[in-house]
Amino acid sequence: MKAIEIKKLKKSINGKLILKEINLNIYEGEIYSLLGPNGAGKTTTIYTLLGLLKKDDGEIKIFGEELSKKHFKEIGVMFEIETYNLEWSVIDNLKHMCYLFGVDEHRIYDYVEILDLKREDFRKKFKQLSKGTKRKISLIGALMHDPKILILDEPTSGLDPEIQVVFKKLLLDLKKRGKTVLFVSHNLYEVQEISDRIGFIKSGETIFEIPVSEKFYLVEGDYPEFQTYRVKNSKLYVFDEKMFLKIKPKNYQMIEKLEDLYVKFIEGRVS
Ligand SMILES: Nc1ncnc2c1ncn2[C@@H]1O[C@H](COP(=O)(O)OP(=O)(O)OP(=O)(O)O)[C@@H](O)[C@H]1O
Repeated sequence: MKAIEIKKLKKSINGKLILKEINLNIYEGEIYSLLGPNGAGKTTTIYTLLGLLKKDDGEIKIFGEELSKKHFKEIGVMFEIETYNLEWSVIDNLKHMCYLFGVDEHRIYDYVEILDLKREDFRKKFKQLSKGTKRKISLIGALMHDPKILILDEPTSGLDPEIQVVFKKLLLDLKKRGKTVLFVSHNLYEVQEISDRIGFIKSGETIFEIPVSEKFYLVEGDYPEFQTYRVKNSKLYVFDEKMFLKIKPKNYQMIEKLEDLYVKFIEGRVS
């Protein structure tokens, strides 16, 4: 079942078309990474998906149903910007979240160990925490109500690798428990090893959605029997975890690694 489905989503802000056509299919229980260069529209997609921005057109479905207030408790979000009160203590911020979501306060400490946090951090003012600890607390806030879907917008951007490792471990743990994770990033290398699939957007358009696979091979000819993925103006053929990209009729491009495909689109060598 699809946990999140976005079809032909359009959004303009101040007369500027930001999302031209976003299509995303995120299946229950997978870690899906939404990638794209700076300004591609990733955050705008997330805000619109959550109903924080009103869509102009298109469909947004959560577990097969039109997005509504009832989904509030099914989704946990960690925004790119800190949304906590800087002057309040960490514990007061998290208690406030417990109140909003109607959850027991003991849940605040569920992830202390896996996130390698210290109890004394909870008594500090939010503004006194290091950037990495702030991110960890924000993640606790997103998880306390035990949501089915976790959305993370650039959660570890600018942090040291140790925190990235801690976050990855936690995400894999959540996946084991059947949770769905939507991880927004502009860095393929950060997400590649934990993602089941990636979606790539650029200039407000979905370019492709593909499973993460190590090997890409060039194969001549047309192969309608293979599984195909729509890649803008082209097709990606997949057979037995091997992938190759058809650029034009009778013109196939050798793609050895997912990185190569990604870089081609980032650099505009394929459009
Ligand atoms: N409120 C706004 N008013 C005008 N333009 C906006 C507004 N919000 C976003 N934009 C523009 O929309 C485009 C997409 O922005 P968005 O933040 O969604 O991209 P992004 O892919 O998340 O980028 P990044 O990786 O840098 O966070 C950018 O060109 C941005 O300048």
